[in-house]
Amino acid sequence: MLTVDIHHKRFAGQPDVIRGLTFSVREGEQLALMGPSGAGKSTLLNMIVGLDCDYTGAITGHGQQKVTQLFQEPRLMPWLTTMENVLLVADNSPQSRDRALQLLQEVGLAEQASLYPGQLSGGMKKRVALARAFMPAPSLLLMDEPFGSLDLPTARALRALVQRLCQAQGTTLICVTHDLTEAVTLADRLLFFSKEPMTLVLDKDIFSMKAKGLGEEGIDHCCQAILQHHPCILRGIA
Ligand SMILES: Nc1ncnc2c1ncn2[C@@H]1O[C@H](COP(=O)(O)OP(=O)(O)OP(=O)(O)O)[C@@H](O)[C@H]1O
Repeated sequence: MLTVDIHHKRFAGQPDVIRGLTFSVREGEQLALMGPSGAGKSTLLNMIVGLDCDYTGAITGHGQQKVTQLFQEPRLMPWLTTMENVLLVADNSPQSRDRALQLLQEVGLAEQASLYPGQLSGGMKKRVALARAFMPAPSLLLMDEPFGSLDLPTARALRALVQRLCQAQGTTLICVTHDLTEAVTLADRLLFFSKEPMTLVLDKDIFSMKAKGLGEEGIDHCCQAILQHHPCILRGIA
């Protein structure tokens, strides 16, 4: 269980960015974080991953976890091949190479293993970054608007892939997104924040809605129902 209990977070000379923010995430749960631009969602991810420790309060339960992060930009090393980029976070043992190849197969890039990032499309680079994020078999994966810049079919395919890999590996997912469809597709639970300072305004469990098995139409239906009951989401992300 990961528990976030932030009393205050502020940058030097600024008012509080985050105040009185408390929530927990169960192991293997998939969480989407939503809220207005500039609210503090990326700041919160930095705090969860331990890059930013300058706050009052505590974030507990992530100490023993294997945490990886997937950013908006794929952040590949241009001088390394696809395979070498995936192996960046592992040793070069035969077992690691087997696992990297298996993950490249999962993301549909086994045949591109020896190509360099400059030879790949934007969607392919994201898939390499995804394979690399799953390489250490993370118990916690943090994603910050990972598919925002992609066309709809590519984004849809990558979301399905993330879901499949998280479920297969029991990975807990915390994903920042502005896209309600993405949130509903990926997550069991939506947290919606206000800004200045960032506080939690809605904690919506959609697991039971999704347990019935949602197709694309079902996802749209679910989004409409959420917006109808919680118009604050629409106001916040519009
Ligand atoms: N290193 C920093 N120094 C000073 N202020 C910062 C720093 N990083 C972020 N901020 C400020 O903190 C606030 C929250 O920023 P953050 O990037 O966390 O928001 P966000 O919710 O992720 O926004 P978006 O959805 O647009 O990506 C903003 O007002 C931003 O200007």
